[in-house]
Amino acid sequence: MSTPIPVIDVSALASDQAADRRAVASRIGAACRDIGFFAITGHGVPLELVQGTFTASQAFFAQPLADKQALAYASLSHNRGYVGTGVEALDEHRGADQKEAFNLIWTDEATRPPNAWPALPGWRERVQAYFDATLAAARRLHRAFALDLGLAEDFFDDKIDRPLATLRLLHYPGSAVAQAGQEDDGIGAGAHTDYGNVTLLATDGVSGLQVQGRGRDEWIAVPPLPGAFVCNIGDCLMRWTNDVYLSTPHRVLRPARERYSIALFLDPNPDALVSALPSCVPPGQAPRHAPITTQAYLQSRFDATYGSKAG
Ligand SMILES: O=C(O)CCC(=O)C(=O)O
Ligand SMILES: [Fe+2]
Repeated sequence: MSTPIPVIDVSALASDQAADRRAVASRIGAACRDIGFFAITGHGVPLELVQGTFTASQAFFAQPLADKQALAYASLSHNRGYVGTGVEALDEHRGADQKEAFNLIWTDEATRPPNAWPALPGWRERVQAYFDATLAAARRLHRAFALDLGLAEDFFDDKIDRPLATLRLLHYPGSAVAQAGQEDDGIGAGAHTDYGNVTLLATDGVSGLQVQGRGRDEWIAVPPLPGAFVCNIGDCLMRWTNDVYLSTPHRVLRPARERYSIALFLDPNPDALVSALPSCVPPGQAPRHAPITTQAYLQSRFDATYGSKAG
């Protein structure tokens, strides 16, 4: 199946030749200005680590509900912990999402609390290694964004060094209705845009993710791309670029077979000021959005998604 989502080999971002880095950056930038989604290969995260993290995710969700609820999101702070099936509604108009999730955060364990870990042998080491590796890949993408936006290559470095980053393991139960070949009008994850700067998504080979370009009607299915991460721009970076980069609505349909995915959300440091980049504001025009800190912006988004139901 062909896909309008470009697949970009980003290995040259590690090159010591500036021209090579620039060439990749402009391919990434073109995707960010158009569909807001692209897939990356050559990202430096070993396939065994990705596969091992899917195995860890399956082991987590296979636990008895009481063990998962012991780490409940509602009992913790700072966007950590387990969210049960039917609790979130990413699209408030469509009802609850048929998925369960487990969140870990970036933490220095001083200014932010430690993560809550399940008591599964070797689990923490493996999943933390995946978090570290995907975060490094997401930071390298920010160097490409900076090059493409005409900024110093390290412009974002000190704005994402204490990030509000979240690693989210996701599990969508299989739908008996979809399995019987009928359309299941339930939703795995309601249509939404992501909140932060960039998301790196690994999927397990079961399709379900769909993307709707801004101003376009149709939903485009994102095929599973083994070994690649699906990347998308979030609302913070869209705002920062004065809407030059696009954060694009996407959703997950209820899959016939159960589906696992793993999302790394890189949202900037809480005190990073998201203020229109001068290179993105046409001469003589005012920026489209007022400056806001990442913390204030994200809080308003989480409040809307969870309402009073988190648990
Ligand atoms: O599971 C997926 O494929 C996408 C999940 C997603 O969009 C999200 O959690 O923000
Ligand atoms: Fe998303």
